[in-house]
Amino acid sequence: MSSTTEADAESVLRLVTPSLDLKRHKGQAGKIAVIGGCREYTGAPYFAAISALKIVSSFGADLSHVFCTKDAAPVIKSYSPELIVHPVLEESYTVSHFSEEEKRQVQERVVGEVDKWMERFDCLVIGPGLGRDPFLLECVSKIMLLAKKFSVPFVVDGDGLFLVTNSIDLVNSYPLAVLTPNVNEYKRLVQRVLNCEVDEENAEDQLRSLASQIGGVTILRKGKSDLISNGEIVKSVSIYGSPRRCGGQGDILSGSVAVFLSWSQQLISGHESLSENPAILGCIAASGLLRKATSLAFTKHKRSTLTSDIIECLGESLEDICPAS
Ligand SMILES: NC(=O)C1=CN([C@@H]2O[C@H](COP(=O)(O)OP(=O)(O)OC[C@H]3O[C@@H](n4cnc5c(N)ncnc54)[C@H](OP(=O)(O)O)[C@@H]3O)[C@@H](O)[C@H]2O)[C@@H](O)CC1
Ligand SMILES: Nc1ncnc2c1ncn2[C@@H]1O[C@H](COP(=O)(O)OP(=O)(O)OP(=O)(O)O)[C@@H](O)[C@H]1O
Ligand SMILES: [Mg+2]
Repeated sequence: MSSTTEADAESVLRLVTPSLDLKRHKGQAGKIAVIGGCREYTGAPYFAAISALKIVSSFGADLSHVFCTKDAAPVIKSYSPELIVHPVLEESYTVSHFSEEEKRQVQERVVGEVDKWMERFDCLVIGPGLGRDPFLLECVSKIMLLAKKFSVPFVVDGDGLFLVTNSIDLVNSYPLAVLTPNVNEYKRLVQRVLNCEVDEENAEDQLRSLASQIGGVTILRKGKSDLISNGEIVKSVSIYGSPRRCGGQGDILSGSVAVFLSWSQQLISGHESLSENPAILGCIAASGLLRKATSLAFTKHKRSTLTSDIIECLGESLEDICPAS
């Protein structure tokens, strides 16, 4: 039987958000990297990375990186000089005239570029605006293996979910993986892993089975209520957001989950008495904050609310819940 409980997202936000500390230095409140951005999509990785940066920088210390293709990099840099952008990913068209051996060397170089930084990251966001190019996705599979080797948590979203749905072993039984599917991405995951269709009548039980079947990864199923499960418990976040859906809201969420997951991990590793699951706490906090910010942005901008307006409201919404002083 289903036993979902509505999470107290504001209490979780207050629990996991670190207090402002003037002694912190740059990068100490979190170093996040987004793997995404290709010829078609530059908005999604920007939204994820800048959201992460806005949240961590509200605590005085910050770093947010983007690893994308060469075409996407100047565009993303031009949106914000604050992001650290690495133009390292390659798509099939750039290697189409290469031999198999040369292609292997390109992949090795791409993975090597990420490897140099991997140990410094608190969390990755894999997938916003990644596209579905097979050569690029093969490199990203190797980046996921590398993250697992260093026990770096990762949030898989957008086209990262397309990759993972077709190669579930990439995340299977990795407790530091969080999947954030939207309605289409969830449908594909259920079909592939559970071999059936989405069952709205038993949504919580089905989500729990899905997470359990993937070895206890955490899944945040986005929708009217966000449902979160690690295969054992199911939590929901239903705070009112807004009636407006704009492309990019999910990207804000994936960047935010990365920050709150790393903060939750830090908190729990310093307090043996806390038995909560950091991935679940990270999802609850991120979902709660996004919904608050969406509601505030809608109050200000009504029907013309855009993703960038919601991002502008992240700081104020967090401040309302966890005042800096
Ligand atoms: N401003 C930006 O830069 C933003 C960019 N964004 C980025 O867009 C990417 C896709 O994300 P999304 O949310 O549109 O995907 P989703 O709901 O699964 O699919 C919707 C429909 O489209 C189709 N389809 C998708 N890709 C396809 C492909 N390559 N080739 C063919 N079909 C494809 C898909 O078909 P199906 O998978 O069902 O076959 C379904 O019918 C992802 O990287 C995301 O991060 C967003 O974050 C928003 C802001
Ligand atoms: N019907 C809904 N009612 C209220 N909130 C919703 C609804 N659907 C989605 N949301 C919220 O909007 C946020 C983004 O979810 P959405 O399903 O739009 O993601 P997405 O399709 O991946 O977005 P993106 O355009 O960034 O790829 C989530 O926090 C989710 O809770
Ligand atoms: Mg999305």
